[in-house]
Amino acid sequence: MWNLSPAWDDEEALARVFRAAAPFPHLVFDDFVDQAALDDLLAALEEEPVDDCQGDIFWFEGSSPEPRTDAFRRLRDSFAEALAPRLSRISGKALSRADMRAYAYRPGHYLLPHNDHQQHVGRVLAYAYYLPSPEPPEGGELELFRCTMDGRDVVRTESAKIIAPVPNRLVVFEVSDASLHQVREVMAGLRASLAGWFYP
Ligand SMILES: O=C(O)CCC(=O)C(=O)O
Ligand SMILES: [Fe+2]
Repeated sequence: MWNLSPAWDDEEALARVFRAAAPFPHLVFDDFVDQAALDDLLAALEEEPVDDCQGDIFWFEGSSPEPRTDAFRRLRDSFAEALAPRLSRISGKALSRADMRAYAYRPGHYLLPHNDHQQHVGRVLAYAYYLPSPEPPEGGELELFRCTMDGRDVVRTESAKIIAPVPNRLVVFEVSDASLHQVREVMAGLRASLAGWFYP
């Protein structure tokens, strides 16, 4: 189902791009899956429920951390199976599994700056995959920040890169104390995505 394009063939080149990317290691893949795969993928999402999720730094609709439908569980597992070995070679980090939640960001929804890093949770790489939307979003960009660190503490931040949630785009980045990022507020339309992390 994850019929990866020839862009994935040169893993050494991807590893160089990943390591050199600023403000922290990341990759952006456009046209991640072909149309047939996209249809299957959207079908697998149809029955997976999303709930309103609000917290100190976020407001969005998300599916539960563990898939509730077999179709979504299969989607997550096939994604992990296809991507973990490649991303492991590209990033130089051991990866074996991934989790996955489906998200809908509607007007007023956001996810404020955070780094995804949680002690003892083992998130190694983060990913977000943007889905086609019946109403393409205004806003909702993924913004990456450059952090000046003092040991593990962030002492200064500046905006360094904006990645638009273009349909069929996959973004992968390394999780660390310095991987500060946010989803800017959606002003109109719907930002639909799948996102999660790869683990050792
Ligand atoms: O959807 C995205 O672009 C990133 C999502 C994210 O940062 C997260 O869920 O932690
Ligand atoms: Fe995040």
